[in-house]
Amino acid sequence: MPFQEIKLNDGRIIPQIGFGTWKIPQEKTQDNVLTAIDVGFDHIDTAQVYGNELQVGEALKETGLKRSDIWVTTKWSGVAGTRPAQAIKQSLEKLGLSYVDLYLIHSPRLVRPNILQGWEEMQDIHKQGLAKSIGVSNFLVSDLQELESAAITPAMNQILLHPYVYKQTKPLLDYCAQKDIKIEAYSPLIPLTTYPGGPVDKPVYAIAERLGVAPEQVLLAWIKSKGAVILSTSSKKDRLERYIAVADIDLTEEDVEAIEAAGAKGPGLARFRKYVKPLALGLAAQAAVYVAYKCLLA
Ligand SMILES: NC(=O)C1=CN([C@@H]2O[C@H](COP(=O)(O)OP(=O)(O)OC[C@H]3O[C@@H](n4cnc5c(N)ncnc54)[C@H](O)[C@@H]3O)[C@@H](O)[C@H]2O)C=CC1
Ligand SMILES: O=CCc1c[nH]c2ccccc12
Repeated sequence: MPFQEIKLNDGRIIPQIGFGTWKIPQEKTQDNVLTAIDVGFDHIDTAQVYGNELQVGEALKETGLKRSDIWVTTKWSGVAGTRPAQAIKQSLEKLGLSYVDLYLIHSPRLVRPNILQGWEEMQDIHKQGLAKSIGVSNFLVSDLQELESAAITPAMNQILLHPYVYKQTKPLLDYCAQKDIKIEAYSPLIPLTTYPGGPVDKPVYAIAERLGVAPEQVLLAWIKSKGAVILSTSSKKDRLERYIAVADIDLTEEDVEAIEAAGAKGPGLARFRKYVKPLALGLAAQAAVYVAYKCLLA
């Protein structure tokens, strides 16, 4: 099955595979984005904190693509204490755009404990037309529940998704499906990049051999089977071509089940999740404020 047209809850259609720009140095970003577009990507994912929006913008300008032919996502990451209203204007200026397709709160840490208040700032950005769609990233079910009374339901939750975290993430996936919040899967290749030799390798390599494809394509095809948007990256053109070719790779139900059974034997979320839990420093700071407050009262 080719990549699906994924329809968001606001009616807009997002391309199912996107080129991610995290950790790409500024001096390489323009070239890498141009290569990605050259091989067929029409969706670029960046963030305020990646520090390369200017170079993404330069690449977009160089392609001469019509604005409606490319999907651009960026994220409010709270850099230098900015709030969304200020951050989106800075991002648009750097990207050389009048709007982004999707604007995300990069982490729930940025808005806890007043999640709804933070989300209302995103709704204002949507109202002004600076972001056509708005969503969140790294949100847990408990974070999303805080938004159930919001005027706009997030269109997207961009999360860590690969076979080693699938089982524990399933309740979040089910909650999002029920609320029509679509999923973008980041770091889908972790079984190859960070945990090679783990239990998922066996089915992934066996399926890859049977289908005559590369193991990374099997992992991306597994994400595709979940109906999620795939976010991946590479500086190598041949790898990017393989990612795009996942459009033509379909796993059987048995393949999908074998990957998930192996994934459940792996290390799980505690090993891989980074951007969700409160910061240790944040908690320490909160404790210090509490102690100081009690001392003042004493
Ligand atoms: N919202 C968030 O908090 C986060 C968002 N992201 C977004 O998702 C994008 C993709 O995330 P990544 O972790 O970079 O994705 P990923 O898990 O797809 O890893 C990409 C890396 O895998 C390498 N690779 C490909 N095939 C391989 C193979 N056979 N063996 C070994 N290595 C192989 C590539 O060269 C590249 O360096 C990011 O660029 C960013 O845009 C990523 C992390 C967090
Ligand atoms: O998006 C990739 C990971 C990342 C890097 N810096 C931050 C800040 C807040 C959330 C996620 C991330």
